[in-house]
Amino acid sequence: MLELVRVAKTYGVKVIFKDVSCAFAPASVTMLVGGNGAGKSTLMRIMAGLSRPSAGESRLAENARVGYLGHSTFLYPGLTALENLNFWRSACGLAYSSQGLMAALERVGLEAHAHERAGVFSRGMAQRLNLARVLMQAPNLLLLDEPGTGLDASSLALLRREVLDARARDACVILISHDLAGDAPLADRLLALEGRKLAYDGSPSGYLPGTAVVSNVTAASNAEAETSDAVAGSTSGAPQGPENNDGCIQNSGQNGEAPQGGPQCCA
Ligand SMILES: Nc1ncnc2c1ncn2[C@@H]1O[C@H](COP(=O)(O)OP(=O)(O)OP(=O)(O)O)[C@@H](O)[C@H]1O
Repeated sequence: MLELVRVAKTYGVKVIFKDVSCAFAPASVTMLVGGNGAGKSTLMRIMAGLSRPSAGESRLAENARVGYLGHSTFLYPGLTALENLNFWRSACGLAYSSQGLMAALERVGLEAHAHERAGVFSRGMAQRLNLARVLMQAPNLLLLDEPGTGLDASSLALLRREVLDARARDACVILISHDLAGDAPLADRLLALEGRKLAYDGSPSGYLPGTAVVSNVTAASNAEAETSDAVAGSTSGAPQGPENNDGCIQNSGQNGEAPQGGPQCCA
């Protein structure tokens, strides 16, 4: 579904990470962890085609429908919950009836708030609506950047159910989270970004936070990452979507190519 080949990201002379290589299969849940500033969101934006790698390639399967839930909700505060979903339905060319949109709200427990303006929603409610927006696009590559932010216990349970349901529908789910105890049990695999490299790629149960236990990652690639202070600024592959943008891409092509015309469904 998605393959990263020696992906690096630098800002000026600052190396965020380098030499990140891994492949993601359908019907899987991968948890991506690392300390604040380790580069998790940056890497996920590259996966979503919203940021260019400084080196290496991010290759999406031809049939990939990317659903990306980032830090911005991209909800319109002046529109109701239902109107927000209707806007994204229209923007993404989705065939939902008004009953279908209500069902999308019910899915995240917001049906009673369908006609309230998103601008008055609490953070957790806004995050639920954001989740509904992403899920209604039926992505088969679901990229979730700290989706539990602001969610109460029942919303977290709902979110985790959706993650497992997505895997059961053969979707590939990649989840950034700091909640190792709560989210690792969902995952088949855990990746840790530490020390500007992919320090761990293996089973969640084998991961010891902060110790950079190396599993599938080769010692050679780690050693190389450690000794480098800078990465050549060349970009591999065609230009991708805009930096610092969130969204959903229906189909982003192969071999790191840009989605046609940028993200087709921005959110
Ligand atoms: N546009 C940018 N220009 C310069 N530096 C940036 C830019 N975007 C991100 N960074 C830097 O890249 C590093 C990684 O940021 P990123 O948001 O990916 O980290 P993170 O692992 O997701 O952190 P957190 O757990 O705090 O969310 C940080 O040091 C950040 O300051």
